[in-house]
Amino acid sequence: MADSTLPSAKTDSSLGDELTEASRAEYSLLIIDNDPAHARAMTESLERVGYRCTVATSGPEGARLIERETFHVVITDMVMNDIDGMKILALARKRLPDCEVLLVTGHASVPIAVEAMQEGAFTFMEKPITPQRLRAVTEKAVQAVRLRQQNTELRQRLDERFGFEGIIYASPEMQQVIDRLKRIAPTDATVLITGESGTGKEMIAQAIHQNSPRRNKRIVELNTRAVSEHLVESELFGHVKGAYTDAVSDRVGAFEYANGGSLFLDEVGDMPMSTQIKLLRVLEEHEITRVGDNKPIKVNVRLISATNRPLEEMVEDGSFRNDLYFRIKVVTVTLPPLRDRRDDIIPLMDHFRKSFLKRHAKPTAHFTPDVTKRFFAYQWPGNIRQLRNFVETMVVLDNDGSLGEDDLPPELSEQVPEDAPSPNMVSGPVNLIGKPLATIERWAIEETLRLSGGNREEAARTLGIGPRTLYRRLDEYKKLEQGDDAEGSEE
Ligand SMILES: Nc1ncnc2c1ncn2[C@@H]1O[C@H](COP(=O)(O)OP(=O)(O)OP(=O)(O)O)[C@@H](O)[C@H]1O
Repeated sequence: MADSTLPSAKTDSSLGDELTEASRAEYSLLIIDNDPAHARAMTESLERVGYRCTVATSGPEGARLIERETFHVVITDMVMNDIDGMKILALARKRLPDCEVLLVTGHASVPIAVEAMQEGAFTFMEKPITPQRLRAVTEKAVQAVRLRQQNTELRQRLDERFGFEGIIYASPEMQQVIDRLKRIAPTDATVLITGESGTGKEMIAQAIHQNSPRRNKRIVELNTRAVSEHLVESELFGHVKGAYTDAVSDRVGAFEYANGGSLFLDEVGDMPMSTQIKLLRVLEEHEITRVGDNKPIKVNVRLISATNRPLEEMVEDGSFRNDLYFRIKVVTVTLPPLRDRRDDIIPLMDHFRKSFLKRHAKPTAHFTPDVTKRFFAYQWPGNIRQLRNFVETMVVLDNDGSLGEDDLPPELSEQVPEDAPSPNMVSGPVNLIGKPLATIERWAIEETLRLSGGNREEAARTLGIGPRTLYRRLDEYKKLEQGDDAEGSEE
């Protein structure tokens, strides 16, 4: 049977309970058939169980309606003059990304219908169609739409919860980043996020989007490095059928798909030169042209880019366009490597420990103090991603409820302790636990001074002490250091 070929994911009985008549009225259906009697019969059959239906008796009329209105399910005849079912499918996929398309076919067009399913049609129904079958298949399509809507809502709720809250940090360096993000996110400014691999650039891009007025629209991600050079343009701007040998149909690119929302362009430094000029033009003119086409399409997209490459140097050596560089870095966010914000290490360890214990259904386990020390002292070349992976490995391997040295990955267990920064070099309150109050005070004063860019008045104000007290302390530290040097030279 034709509709027994429903794709398995979509026939899953978990798609939902039977819809009530009232809930069916929330869904809007478009029926396109150039046989008016057949269109009417299908409409009546569906309206009788509560759906809201609109009828088009030709392909062009159907196409016009898709351009203008929103439908949850489109039921279209396959063979029509001018605009056939395949074209309707392509248009619906482009204009109504949350809609399902059902194709009605005669026996002869079954092979094309199978192809249509590969292009994203929900299923096809072979004529003659009984009202029962029509309703059953439509119901499945509506349930798929409903499930997707529920998932989106759920994700949105989670995203709201995990806007900036999902970003774990305790360091003053990250506090500064977050303060900056809170000012940047609600605007429409183009943002460039820089930082080594694994520092959280993608996470920050998501947080910017989720805290922006565009949060109810998509954020579309495109990793320039992951796409082969000759496909970057098609991925960004889309293409029309025939643009390449493989371009068997029109395709929407990331810019169009992100319309109204944000586009996260990861590894922007890897973009081929020829695409850079095109991207620049899109950012200047706010319109794209699909590859193989010459019709400009208006787009309204906020661009968030990220790179771990030194763009400034690339501009100097000519491998990245200067004008594009200035366009994409209207606002920059620099994520420091983890080794430069060690105060984040312990909160991150704790966060990932809890999350992986839960994910792997393991009983509670804690890090031993030795392990914490090793984590704290490690250089983290792979940054937070590496820390996350190490914690996961340890949680998985642990069999005694204690995340100890026996669970450490080789990079950490083989770490020569001398390699580790000495506690005095490690900035951070954790390392000060158990130290005399005078040492803690010195750390606080020096750290505040560093954060205020050496401005003593500001540092004193932040610390809530008089400037003279601050000068006195700094003098004392200087004398202490000179004393240390003198002792050293006497030896
Ligand atoms: N502050 C943070 N709090 C919690 N998780 C974080 C934080 N920063 C990064 N992560 C997690 O670390 C991992 C790596 O982060 P992400 O993919 O955002 O890094 P990236 O800088 O985009 O890496 P790349 O340059 O390799 O693409 C992800 O699993 C992310 O969720």
